[in-house]
This record gives sequence, structure tokens and C-alpha cells, in this order.
Amino acid sequence: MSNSFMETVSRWGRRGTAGTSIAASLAFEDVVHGYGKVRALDGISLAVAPGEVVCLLGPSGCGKTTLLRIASGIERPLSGRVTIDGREVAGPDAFIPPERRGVGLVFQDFALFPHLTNLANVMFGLKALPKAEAEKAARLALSRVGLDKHAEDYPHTLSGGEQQRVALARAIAPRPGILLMDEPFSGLDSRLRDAIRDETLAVMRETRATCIVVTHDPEEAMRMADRIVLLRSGRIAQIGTPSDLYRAPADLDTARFFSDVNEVPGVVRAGRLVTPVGYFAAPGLAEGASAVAAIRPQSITPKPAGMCVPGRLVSRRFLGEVELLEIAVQGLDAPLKARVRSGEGLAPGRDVGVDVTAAEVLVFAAPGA
Ligand SMILES: Nc1ncnc2c1ncn2[C@@H]1O[C@H](COP(=O)(O)OP(=O)(O)OP(=O)(O)O)[C@@H](O)[C@H]1O
Repeated sequence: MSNSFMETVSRWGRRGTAGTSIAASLAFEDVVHGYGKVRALDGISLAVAPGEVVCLLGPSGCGKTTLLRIASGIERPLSGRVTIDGREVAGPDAFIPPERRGVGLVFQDFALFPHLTNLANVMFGLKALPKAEAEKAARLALSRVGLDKHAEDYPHTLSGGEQQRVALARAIAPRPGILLMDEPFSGLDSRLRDAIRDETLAVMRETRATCIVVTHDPEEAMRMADRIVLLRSGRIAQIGTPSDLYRAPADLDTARFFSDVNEVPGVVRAGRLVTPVGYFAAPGLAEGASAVAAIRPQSITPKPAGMCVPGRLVSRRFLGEVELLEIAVQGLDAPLKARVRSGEGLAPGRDVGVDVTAAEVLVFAAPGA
């Protein structure tokens, strides 16, 4: 990454302000949508508060983009209602087109017009204003993202990160009450993504618009969102703060989506799940039920042989700050994965004790049980 680029990014936050919006509330009420036989959204109800940053998260095809397109008005739902500040913008009684909804859009491919300068691209969303006023607002937005010097250039002369910032400037220039972003960072080099994401978040907070961001990356959602809406097959699997979803996932699929987990099967006896690596609290599960302990690699600590549960170190992979260990334990089909700080000095083949931090273990009914 060039120093000059990083300087531009770090200066980006100290440029002129973009002007603030009056944040709007956005609500979906039992929204259903489909394409032919495909049911893309299957009854979505969600209320987003003014100024809130919500990430729509989920695997490919779960309906994230469709929900965003419905919020923007690009797509009209088959049934259900969408309201902005309590006013129906899509539903049985009304359909307000995108340009009259007061929403700003940032697309995955940025969707800049190649034949227009960056300034003209940003002015495109400001057609309702007299030209001089539109130009002033567009220059202000470009300045906010640190690109005022590139106003007269064309998009193709900019890097991917800079094009993303022009797209952001275009979306915020009209001061929308709601900003909708579809995978806005996925086209960027992974080394730039963190810096650009942090700066984009700063601009989003500064404009005070209500924001909905689509992503398939759980880490990105956790970094950005006030609340995460996890979608699965067109339905909401779970809604909560990043820490709610990470610490208390509603089911095994959600736990798997947020991090690598060891899945250790067991049987419930007297309110606890009995497994080859220990007993874990199993509230709400019936006596004799089959269940799974989901154990994150960082919740497993190797100890000297003779302590805790007996195991044998099978492999060790150096990853820099941390190492990934595989530890075989009698009674388990697959070795346990453990993530430890580097430099523990353990050699494969050695007997070890396996210590599991029980308070961090998540217990779920066995899939299909
Ligand atoms: N124009 C379309 N015609 C037919 N099917 C569509 C269309 N757009 C989306 N779909 C289908 O609707 C479902 C939801 O698609 P959507 O693009 O909303 O998912 P997504 O979660 O945004 O996925 P991705 O992360 O891959 O972009 C998928 O099964 C998809 O194949």
C-alpha cells in the first residue's frame, strides 16, 4: 500500500464536513418477494431506528440484496409493506419510486458513469437543485471523502478505493435520510478494506443517516453494525448486537457462521451435556436428548499431560501471533482444533491435557434431532 494513499485516507477524516441528514426510520412489515418459483424473501419484519447502522448479513442467495432493493424502491415486493418515517413507500396502498424516497445508494460495483467526471457523477443525484448549488454540494461531498482534487477527472483514472469514495460522495451529497449500501467494500483490495471501511463508517456517522449495509462477511458486520440482521433462506435467523450474535447465537448454524467451532456430540444427563471432553450446562434440553457442544478453538487450552482430559497433539500450524493445534481425544471422530498464542513449544506426538473453558461453550440440540 503506498504511503501517499494511506496519508490520503488518514487525512480523509479531517476534511470538510459532508453536511448532516435528518435520519429517517425504516420498517419492513411481513415483506415477501420472489422471482418465478424462487422465494427470495419469506416474511421479513424489521424496524430500523433513525441513525442506526444495521448490517444485513448472510450467505450467498439468502436475500440480502433483494431486501435492499425493496428498501430502495428498485424492486416492488409481492406482498407486505415498507414504511419510511411511518409513511408507506411500498405496499397495498402506495408505491413511491426510488428518487422520491430520500435514500442514497452505494452499489457493489460503484455504478459510476464512465463518461462523466467525478464531479458530474456526484452532481447526478442533485438534479433537483439549481446548478450552482448542486455543484457546491457535490464539491463539498467530494471534499469530505478527500477527493476534491479529482473533481474534474474521470472515474477510470482512480483506484478502486477512490472510486468507492466517489460513489459514497454521490450517495451522501443529497443528504439522504437513509443510506443503503450493497457489499460496498467487496471489490477492494483486502489491505485497503479496513482503512476505507473505517473512514466510510466515520462519514456515515457524521452524516447521521440511517444506514443499511449488506455484507456476507461476519467480521465486517461486527465492526460496523449497531445491530446485525442475520438472514437465512429469505428469513431472519437472528437479530441483535454484534456481541449478542457472537456470544449467544440462536442455533448451531449461526455459531458456525460467526466462527470456526469444534462440534462435540453428547447426551444430556441431569441438565448437563456429557461429552468426551467434559460436562457442559444444557439448559432447556430434555433428559437423554442428543446435543452438540460448540467449542471455539480459543476456548481450548493444552495443559501438561495428566491434567484435565487426556489428548495427544497431532499437528501444529504456525500462523504468526497464534498457532493452530490439532489434538486427538479418545471418543471423538475428529481432532479438536485449538488456537493458542505462539511459542508454547509443544511437539506433535506429545501427550497433553485438554482444558475447555466451560463458560464459553455453546450447547445446541443436535441438528435434525
Ligand atoms: N433477478 C432475479 N431473477 C431470478 N432470481 C433472482 C433474481 N435476483 C435474485 N434472485 C434469487 O433470489 C435469491 C436471493 O437473491 P439475493 O441476490 O437477494 O441474495 P444475496 O443474499 O444478496 O446473495 P449474494 O450475497 O450472492 O449477492 C437467490 O436465490 C437468487 O438466485
